[in-house]
Amino acid sequence: MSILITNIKQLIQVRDVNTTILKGSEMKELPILENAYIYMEHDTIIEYGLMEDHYSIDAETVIDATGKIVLPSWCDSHTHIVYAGDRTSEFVDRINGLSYADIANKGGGILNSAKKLQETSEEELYQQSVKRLNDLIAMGTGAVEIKTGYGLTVEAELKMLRVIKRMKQESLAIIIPTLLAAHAIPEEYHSNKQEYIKYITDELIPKAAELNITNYVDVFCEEGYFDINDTEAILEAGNKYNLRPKIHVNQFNIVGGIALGVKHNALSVDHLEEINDDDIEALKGSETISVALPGCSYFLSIPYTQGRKIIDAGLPLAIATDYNPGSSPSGNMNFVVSAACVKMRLTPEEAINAATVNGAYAMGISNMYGSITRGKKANLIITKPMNHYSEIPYAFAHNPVEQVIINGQVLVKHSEQ
Ligand SMILES: N=CN[C@@H](CCC(=O)O)C(=O)O
Ligand SMILES: [Zn+2]
Repeated sequence: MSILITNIKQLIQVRDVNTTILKGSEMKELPILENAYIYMEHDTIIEYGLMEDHYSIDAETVIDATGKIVLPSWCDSHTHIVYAGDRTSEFVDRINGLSYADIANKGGGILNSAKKLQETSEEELYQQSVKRLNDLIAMGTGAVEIKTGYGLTVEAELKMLRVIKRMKQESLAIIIPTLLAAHAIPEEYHSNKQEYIKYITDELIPKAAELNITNYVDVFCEEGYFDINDTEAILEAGNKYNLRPKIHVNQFNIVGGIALGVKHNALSVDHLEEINDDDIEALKGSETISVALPGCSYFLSIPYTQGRKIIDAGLPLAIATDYNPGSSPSGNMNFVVSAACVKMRLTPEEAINAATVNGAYAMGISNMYGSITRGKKANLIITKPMNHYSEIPYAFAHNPVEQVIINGQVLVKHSEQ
């Protein structure tokens, strides 16, 4: 199978030298070719260049992209798309004045989702989750991290892992599973949290590792959930099975999760709606990337991560959807790119870098995904006609995606509007 796309108005994120992370001021640069072509064979990018240098290539499929932009598909490095049902009633509770914490304290929130998931069959959970996956692929996402964490029991967590494995086997999108081993404390352990930590470290993590589906472990390190000591015990247990941390930190409170993540060589520290200078210092010189989740800030009306401050400190930044039923029920990376510009003061170039190369880095796959580079995977978005890539974040809440190519296969063609 070979595909040639011709007459591309702007081919975005073209990097002849494979780039796996962009830090600080490097994020300002977004290399583009104007009036370009790209040629792919099977699942691989083979060649690209200017139309004026275009030589005759015999491809099975030729797509004329006159007036359109082509870019790498989005790399969404933080989602919870395997869940059962929804939490629309809590959404209305929040509109009526309850906070996220109020809802959690009365047994809602993550515990509500866990109850629903435990009661849902594996087949039904798969069907609900794969629909969300297909929706986000249609919006331009080609690589996605999916966390467990709504099980809260070994049985239900393993069910989630099996669902993620099936999605990974059956979808063309690349899926990176993460064991969110510690997401909330079940009611029956409220008076004995240590026993639950032991259950996680001694039973859940070993049994999950046995399935050999994931390379990452996550903890919700936050007041009222898992403190620094709990988090460290869980990361150490994960480390015994070579599970690298990708952790939820600094969503509502600063409790030292960033320094802890760096100490344990976390691939990413995610959320960071709250951040101080010590956190920034801790990140410097590390291999840990910060992941901002502007959809969560929007939906919960909490502060946006200070992406500007993180980038200006010379650090790398990724952005992701956090797609989940409680704090961000949207998997639209186009919106996330726009919110990063409007609310976090990233330039369009920085936001697109954060959602492609750096998103791929935050999943450990940036050697093969996230840029237009010879030899990398053929995962692309072809936009609707537009004059400049800045229209992607500018026309917020519009769908800029016309067609998606994943692993060398053309998946979606939206009718032109
Ligand atoms: N903060 C922890 N976990 C999710 C929300 C979970 C939920 O509310 O269901 C998040 O990343 O925002
Ligand atoms: Zn999350």
